[in-house]
Amino acid sequence: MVKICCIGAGYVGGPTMAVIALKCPSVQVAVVDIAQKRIEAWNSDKLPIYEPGLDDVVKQCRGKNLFFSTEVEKHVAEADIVFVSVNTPTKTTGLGAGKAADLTYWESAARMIADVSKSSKIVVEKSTVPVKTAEAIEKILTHNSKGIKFQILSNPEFLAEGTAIQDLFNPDRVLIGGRETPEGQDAIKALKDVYAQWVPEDRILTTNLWSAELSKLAANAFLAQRISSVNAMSALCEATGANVIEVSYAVGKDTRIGPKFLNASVGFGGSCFQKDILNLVYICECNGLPEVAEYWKQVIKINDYQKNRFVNRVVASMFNTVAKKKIAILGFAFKKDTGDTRETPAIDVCKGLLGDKAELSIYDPQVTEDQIHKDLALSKFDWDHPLHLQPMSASSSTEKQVTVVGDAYEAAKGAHGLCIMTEWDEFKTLDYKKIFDNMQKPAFIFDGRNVVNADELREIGFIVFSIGKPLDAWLKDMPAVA
Ligand SMILES: NC(=O)c1ccc[n+]([C@@H]2O[C@H](COP(=O)([O-])OP(=O)(O)OC[C@H]3O[C@@H](n4cnc5c(N)ncnc54)[C@H](O)[C@@H]3O)[C@@H](O)[C@H]2O)c1
Ligand SMILES: O=c1ccn([C@@H]2O[C@H](COP(=O)(O)OP(=O)(O)O[C@H]3O[C@H](CO)[C@@H](O)[C@H](O)[C@H]3O)[C@@H](O)[C@H]2O)c(=O)[nH]1
Repeated sequence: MVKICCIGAGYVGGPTMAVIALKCPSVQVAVVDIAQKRIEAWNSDKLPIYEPGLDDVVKQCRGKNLFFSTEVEKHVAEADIVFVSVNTPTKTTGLGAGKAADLTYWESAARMIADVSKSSKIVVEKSTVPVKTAEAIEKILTHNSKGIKFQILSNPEFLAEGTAIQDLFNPDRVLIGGRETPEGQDAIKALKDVYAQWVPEDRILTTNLWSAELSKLAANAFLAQRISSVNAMSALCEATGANVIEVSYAVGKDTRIGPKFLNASVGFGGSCFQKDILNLVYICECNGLPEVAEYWKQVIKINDYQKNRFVNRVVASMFNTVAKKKIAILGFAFKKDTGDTRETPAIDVCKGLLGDKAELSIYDPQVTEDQIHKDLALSKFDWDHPLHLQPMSASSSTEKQVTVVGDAYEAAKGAHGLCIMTEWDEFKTLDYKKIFDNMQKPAFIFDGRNVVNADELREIGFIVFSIGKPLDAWLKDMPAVA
């Protein structure tokens, strides 16, 4: 029986391994982590992450061929294939701070693998890493290996949160990069055999190591670039009276461009896009390619601009101050169908409004009160560390300005304005008349996800701002940007 161990029981390790276990009953899968609480949650009825379909998959295999454990070394020692899916945060200090990937967790995992291994292993990079990381990992493993053979593969993960199970069941492609030696090719084949249990052969791509590592960063850069492109257009739409929904539909109809990933928004969030592009920018700079670095940096700059622009719209519309005004925040997760808040644009928007002394009442169907307070207190990039190693710096003044409530109506009660930060389906069907009746007047809605019908809301009496759509008369001639 092939034994797989995955180091890191997070958003990637958990769902990916659960699907491998489901699709490959003859493979034994152990997912290990240093975060005890996370492992306890994986072994409980309330999994540590919310992902549609995940509960079902886990229930089918847990205790049969899928195990979650804190016995990291034991399971690594027993495994034939070791996936490494640990955090790869952006460095906050030292060389490359603010851009380069921090490989501390990866390096410690590699050293531990070398330490405890008594048999040959395939080590698979599942985390997103800078190009050439495999070379560094290979050196760590071979210099510490006591004669044991390791083959390194790059097998980046392309799942998106909220659709992870669907993406894993039916991936556009599985990418496996390895050494172009006979041993490297054997390792590629061994991993390919695992995926081939359910992924059609023509969707399993094999490449050299560096192509696989770089393809992951490139794919995220291309995806994020589409969003920044449509968001840049949204600002121009607001300035000219064009409607970004119509523009992106017309643009996406071109089969060379395609319709996906062209939704204008308050900005992209999530644990990957910003981090991976910063990492790409750093790699370009290190390789003497400043123009290429500058090109990709713009994707982040437009994303920051879009979030600032949104805050400025809110403040400018409400007589240039939100001090002591209650603002309802609907949605805090970085997208719908996940409870994940990593790099959610809601954090930047809330921080911007808090900076202008607003009082926030926040509702999200999947994000806990604790998480929201923690997110608003954490410094940039500090979220991407194992839970017990995250710095805690809760600011009491922020806590006083923020309440977290159990539904949208409560959030909006007595509020001057309402900001939609996540496209949860339930926000499309709220009783906005009831919300209007309970708000201060004039009552404002700022739709950062284009989920509400602005015309209907205007009929109720709201002043409405929707990203990239023709402006309400109230908002014309007001400054849109800093
Ligand atoms: N979240 C996504 O949608 C996604 C998609 C594709 C790729 N990725 C990449 O995958 C990697 C993991 O992302 P994630 O979202 O799963 O992160 P995560 O924070 O949810 O999970 C990482 C886990 O690794 C554990 N860990 C860290 N060091 C460890 C060690 N030495 N031994 C054992 N466990 C250790 C942490 O405790 C944590 O539970 C990152 O490189 C990320 O960029 C993420
Ligand atoms: O048209 C769009 C599409 C997305 N978004 C936003 O972009 C962010 C990222 O969304 P999405 O890509 O769907 O979610 P992630 O889970 O971050 O997945 C991305 O990042 C993962 C981690 O690397 C990759 O594996 C996935 O392929 C890649 O889609 C979210 O805030 C979305 O709201 C938009 O604003 N407009």
